[in-house]
Amino acid sequence: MSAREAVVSTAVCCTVDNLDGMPGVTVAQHEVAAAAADDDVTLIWQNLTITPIRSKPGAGEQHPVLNDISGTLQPGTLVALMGPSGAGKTTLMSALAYRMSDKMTIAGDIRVNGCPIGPYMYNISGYIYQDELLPDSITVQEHLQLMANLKLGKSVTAERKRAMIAHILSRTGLERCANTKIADATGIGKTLSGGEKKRLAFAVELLSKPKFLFCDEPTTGLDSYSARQLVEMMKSLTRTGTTVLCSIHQPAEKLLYEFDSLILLTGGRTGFIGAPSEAVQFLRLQGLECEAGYNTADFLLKVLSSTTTTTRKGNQFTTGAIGPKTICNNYSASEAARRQEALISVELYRTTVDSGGDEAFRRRLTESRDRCWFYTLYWLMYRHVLQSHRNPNLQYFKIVQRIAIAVLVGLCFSDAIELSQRGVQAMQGVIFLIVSENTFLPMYAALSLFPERFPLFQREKKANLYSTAQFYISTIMSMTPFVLLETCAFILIVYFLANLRPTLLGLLVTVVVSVLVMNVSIACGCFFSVLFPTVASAMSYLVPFDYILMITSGIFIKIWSMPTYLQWMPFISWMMFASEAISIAQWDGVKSIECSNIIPSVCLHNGEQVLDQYSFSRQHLRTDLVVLVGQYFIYHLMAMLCLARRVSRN
Ligand SMILES: Nc1ncnc2c1ncn2[C@@H]1O[C@H](COP(=O)(O)OP(=O)(O)OP(=O)(O)O)[C@@H](O)[C@H]1O
Repeated sequence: MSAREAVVSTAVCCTVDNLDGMPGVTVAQHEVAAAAADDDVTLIWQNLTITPIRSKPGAGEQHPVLNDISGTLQPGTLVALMGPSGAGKTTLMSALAYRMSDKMTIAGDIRVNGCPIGPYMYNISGYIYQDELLPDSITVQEHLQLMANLKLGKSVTAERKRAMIAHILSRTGLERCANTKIADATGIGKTLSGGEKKRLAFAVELLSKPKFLFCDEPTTGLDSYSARQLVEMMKSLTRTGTTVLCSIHQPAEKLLYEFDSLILLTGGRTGFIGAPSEAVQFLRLQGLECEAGYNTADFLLKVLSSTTTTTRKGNQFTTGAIGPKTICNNYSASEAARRQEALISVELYRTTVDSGGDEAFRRRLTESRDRCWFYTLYWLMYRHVLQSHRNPNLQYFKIVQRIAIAVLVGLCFSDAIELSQRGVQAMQGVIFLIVSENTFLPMYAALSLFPERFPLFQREKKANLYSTAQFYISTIMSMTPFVLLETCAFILIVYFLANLRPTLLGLLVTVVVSVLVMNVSIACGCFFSVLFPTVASAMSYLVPFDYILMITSGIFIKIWSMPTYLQWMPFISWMMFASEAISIAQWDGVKSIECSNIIPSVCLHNGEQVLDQYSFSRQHLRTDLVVLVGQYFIYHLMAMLCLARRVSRN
């Protein structure tokens, strides 16, 4: 007998002996043995009360969603969580999995092998949500590869990961669809069925060999055959030591008996915890009999849901005697409840007598996986790039659109750019178009970037797969090559068609500034998209902001002529700095501009006078570039902080 087993058996004896007023409480030998095995983990919850936080300070009193409930999950068991809609199943499951919403307050104790639960639950548990979110446009095999890399990090070799994936694919029956796309944004081509998606979600959780797997209604929407397959997969998982807690609504009769244990919830209280046959027996003792031919699961749900119930005493039927409240009260006084209390006492006792072992266990649980920051970043970028590559239509459309605009602008200005007074106006016009084309389109396009990806990000962040910074930076970096290509194509076409200044420096500065403008605009669009809850609200605030950008572009008004209290505006805008930099590139060093037919006093004779006319100065070029780079980082930083705040509040 190992030291730990000894502690547990002593604890059981002591606990059972000391349970005053609980005669006859017996803890099954297999439960003791299971609790004692070294790698096994037992989860307990005691006097757990979960209450929603008031939405507004003046709002009325909030009723608890879960009210003073206790129970245990024994290692390697398949447990069904059942109860009517709104009973608190999801709430209990997310609390036990340490994935509770911040909008709830939690009182009571939840422990794994005596340790209060904490972020280590992400390392030892998996969670399958009711509404599974999976990335589109990538195949099953690619998704599993990506999740293996995110979950297991570099500590497991690529070869080992491949072998694991092959094994999991065959175990979950997904081999046939390994190369099928999960979903397709274009709606064309073969994608996974609902059942296959649920199996994929299950397969992903198998990668990290969790000690606990929490499945929120995984069989909902599946036909009885697929539901059975899924439950059988869960059952086989328990044989490897994983404890599976699965909320389920209406399992078929046979399927119900596949579960080792049932947790019945109603109105936030426990209706019963024990084997399915014990649950039926418990209700029978209260005169609640499942009619012949009636599905037991339906019967259980019916008695837990109804306010009045028909009970049977011999051949006599009476209505209204037993309701869910009475069932919960009877359960509290039952032997089944005492057995749970005894198992909880065992766990708590173990913590007090085996604090050294507990400490070692705690250390083992909290050990973080060997995940390199850049390795995670790389795989996230890989997924973004893969998704964009698989959705080329939108990208091609954007490129074609940009080229069309570039050709139009270039051709319109092709004869107008010259060293004359007419040319000055045309040049400043084309500069304004270059800057605004690289500002407004990308800024508005970026508005949908994060809202589209937010739900999946939130899930994966909650599962501790990566950080907000990794998600944000990978999203931006995966777009960067495409953004560079698009901007360079645009600017080169305009530059040569419109015959802008034929010097290498002029071209270089114009290209660099355009790329910076495009990136700052995207950064600003990202900031607005994460600052406001919806794309529509972000857009409504962005429109007035556009006016700040245009007014401060330096073309329409001299900044110094604006009221002093508005002279901060150019610093949140980038159009003036960009226009000034490109104007310097085009006009600096131009010695002579033709003045025919113009009154000499209003004629601009050289490049310096043109720059003066717009209050630009050749000395500002470096400052302009630095400000643009600064704005790029500031907008991205603010967007990242807003995103982190938003994800922590959800
Ligand atoms: N954030 C919240 N704020 C307030 N009430 C909440 C919140 N989340 C859940 N609830 C309430 O708690 C109760 C239990 O919700 P929960 O989702 O746990 O039920 P459930 O048993 O899983 O239901 P279903 O079977 O329909 O999924 C419901 O009445 C729900 O409205």
